[in-house]
Amino acid sequence: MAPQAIIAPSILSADFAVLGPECSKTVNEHGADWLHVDIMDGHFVPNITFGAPVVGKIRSHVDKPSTPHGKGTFDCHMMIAEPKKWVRDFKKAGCDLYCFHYEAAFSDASCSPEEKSELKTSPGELIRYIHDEGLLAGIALKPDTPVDVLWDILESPIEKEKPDMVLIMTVHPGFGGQKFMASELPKVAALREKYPDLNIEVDGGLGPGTIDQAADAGANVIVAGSAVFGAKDPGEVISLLRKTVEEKVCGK
Ligand SMILES: O=C(CO)[C@H](O)[C@H](O)COP(=O)(O)O
Repeated sequence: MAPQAIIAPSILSADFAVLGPECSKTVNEHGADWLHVDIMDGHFVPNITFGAPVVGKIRSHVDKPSTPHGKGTFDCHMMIAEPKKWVRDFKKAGCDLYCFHYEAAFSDASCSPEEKSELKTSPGELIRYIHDEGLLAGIALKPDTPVDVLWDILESPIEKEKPDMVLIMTVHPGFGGQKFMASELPKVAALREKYPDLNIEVDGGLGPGTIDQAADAGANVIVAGSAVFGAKDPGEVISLLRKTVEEKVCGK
């Protein structure tokens, strides 16, 4: 089955003073499919956003998805050093898809020795843990990480250790409003060639000026922050992004 076009505005560019209503409007009025929720800890990336309590509050403004990938899915992009540690808290808060960074799956920099042995994990084990908690699992790659690290993970003989989505960063993570890195698109194309059905998300610098390149490479889950929240008509931008992906990736 061809992948679906999924437009996931990044709420990093929303007005944080009225985050709940902004999220609800983005899904219910402007037609977004998912909401992309950027969690930054000041360690893994040089910026801090917010944690599970805030996600719990904004979740209550948006209807829960009726299917695993349905409208209103909270796609939490965990730009944090210890991804395993926070799975349960984010589940309780209403996260639907927990997307951790490959580069952080082995990281335990700020743990005590006891915590280190408990939290240290491999990407496959972490994906299984996320699935066992009842969440969808995503794995993200920073621009400097080669796509080759994913082949063994995607070919795992253990179904529960395979991700539901791969996120290819098209900026260095940490801030919204950066310039799109077209140099990352060969990773998307390589993934799409091998996996016609995989959810492949791109994040960073996406908007009307860059969507053609991303869709030509095969991305079907599009994160856009400033292009959506900075637009006069966010609904129009979301529709344009979706139409481009439908035409170029979904064969509609
Ligand atoms: O993960 C992110 C930054 O680390 C953001 O989701 C991303 O950059 C979106 O912002 P914009 O569309 O403005 O580039």
